[in-house]
Amino acid sequence: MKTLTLLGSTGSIGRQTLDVVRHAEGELKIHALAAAKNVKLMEEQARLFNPAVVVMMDEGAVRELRGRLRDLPIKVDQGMEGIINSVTAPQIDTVVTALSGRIGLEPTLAAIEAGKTIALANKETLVAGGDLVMSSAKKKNCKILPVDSEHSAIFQCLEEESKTIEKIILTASGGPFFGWTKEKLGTVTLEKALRHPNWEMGAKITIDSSTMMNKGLEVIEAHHLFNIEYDGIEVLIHPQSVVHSMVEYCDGSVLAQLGRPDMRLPIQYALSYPTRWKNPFERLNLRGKTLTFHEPDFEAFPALAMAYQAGRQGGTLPAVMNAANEVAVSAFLQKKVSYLGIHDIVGNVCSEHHVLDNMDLESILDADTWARRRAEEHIARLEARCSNRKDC
Ligand SMILES: NC(=O)C1=CN([C@@H]2O[C@H](COP(=O)(O)OP(=O)(O)OC[C@H]3O[C@@H](n4cnc5c(N)ncnc54)[C@H](OP(=O)(O)O)[C@@H]3O)[C@@H](O)[C@H]2O)C=CC1
Ligand SMILES: CC(=O)[C@@H](O)[C@H](O)COP(=O)(O)O
Ligand SMILES: [Mn+2]
Repeated sequence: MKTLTLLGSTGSIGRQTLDVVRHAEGELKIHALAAAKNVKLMEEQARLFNPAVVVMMDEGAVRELRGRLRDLPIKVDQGMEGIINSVTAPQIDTVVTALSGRIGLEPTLAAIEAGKTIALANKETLVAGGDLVMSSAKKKNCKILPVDSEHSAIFQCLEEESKTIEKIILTASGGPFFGWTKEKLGTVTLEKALRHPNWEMGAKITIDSSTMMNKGLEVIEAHHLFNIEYDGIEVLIHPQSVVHSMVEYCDGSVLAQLGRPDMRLPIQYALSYPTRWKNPFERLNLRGKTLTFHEPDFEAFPALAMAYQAGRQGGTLPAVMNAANEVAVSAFLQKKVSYLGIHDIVGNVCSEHHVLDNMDLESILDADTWARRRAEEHIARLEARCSNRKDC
């Protein structure tokens, strides 16, 4: 039996991970659950899965949850210290990282330091600190098993001899605005952008999918996970999200992994690896299905090109791009900036940054803090300009 700490249990990946645990019949046990502030759902999860520890980032949430769980022998911890304790606990072997955003970096590094296996959903961690995370994992001989559907697909298509890989083909749904021109993208509303055609996900990743920044982050994630140069990572639009990604070998043979758009499959594989478990989840039925593939439009969706450039340049630039994007997407979700404003903010912050090659944790966090502040300044400027006009 594997014992888990699940970071981000109240989110989309977190809830689906708990569904996998429920179906895994004695294979998986929960030691700790962590989230930010969703006390109501955390109470339900604690009562169902009986963890030893639950952690809430928010101070008020901790107080409320302690009250709600006072009839149970469950420890309620708080903040980053609580999260770090939950991922380094001697009882656990695996940490599922399903927090949203760069906040996942420090717990992932702490878990690696403590020798835990990482089932990694939280792609922003690898975008911000990929070199550091991968070199720490190598030193500690820790496994980082991908949960992201494309990376799980690639992982499942890998053969022993990785030197014979010629390229990775990352598929992308294209999001709700596939085929739209730059002009038409100017009319996007929050409600439209939150409607992903194939996947039900948290708000931040749903917006990233619509701008194609999600695919950009995934290109950087793939570079680190599979140690492949950017020239060997290709993005292909596949609006049906059935082929989750492909690997092309030096003899021209292409291996692909297919499945329904259901994150429980890659989550379960990261937890069952190196074996596979049966489950009752609905199966893929290809009868009558048409699968299509298209070139991405780098002009209408400049986030993808920006991520390739940030990944290629490396150093602190990917961390800066990621941080600016987190702030800009959050502002869009609060209707403070327009859809196209997201790209302007991220682009401006990236071009103002003096890239450092020093990739220790302190440099990454400093760059992240700087980028968040600059992004906030750009948002304030856009808001001020907008408040003086009627057409914003
Ligand atoms: N959803 C999906 O299908 C996929 C997601 N991913 C990646 O997985 C990660 C999670 O995505 P998703 O599940 O969609 O996101 P959600 O927004 O649905 O969930 C995020 C989770 O993280 C918690 N959280 C957020 N901020 C903090 C914080 N500062 N401290 C502690 N906990 C925090 C939230 O708690 P609370 O609810 O209390 O706010 C929630 O439990 C992302 O990195 C995403 O890119 C990758 C592939 C697919
Ligand atoms: C489910 C998953 O892995 C998401 O990252 C998904 O890939 C998002 O869809 P896009 O291909 O539209 O970015
Ligand atoms: Mn993905």
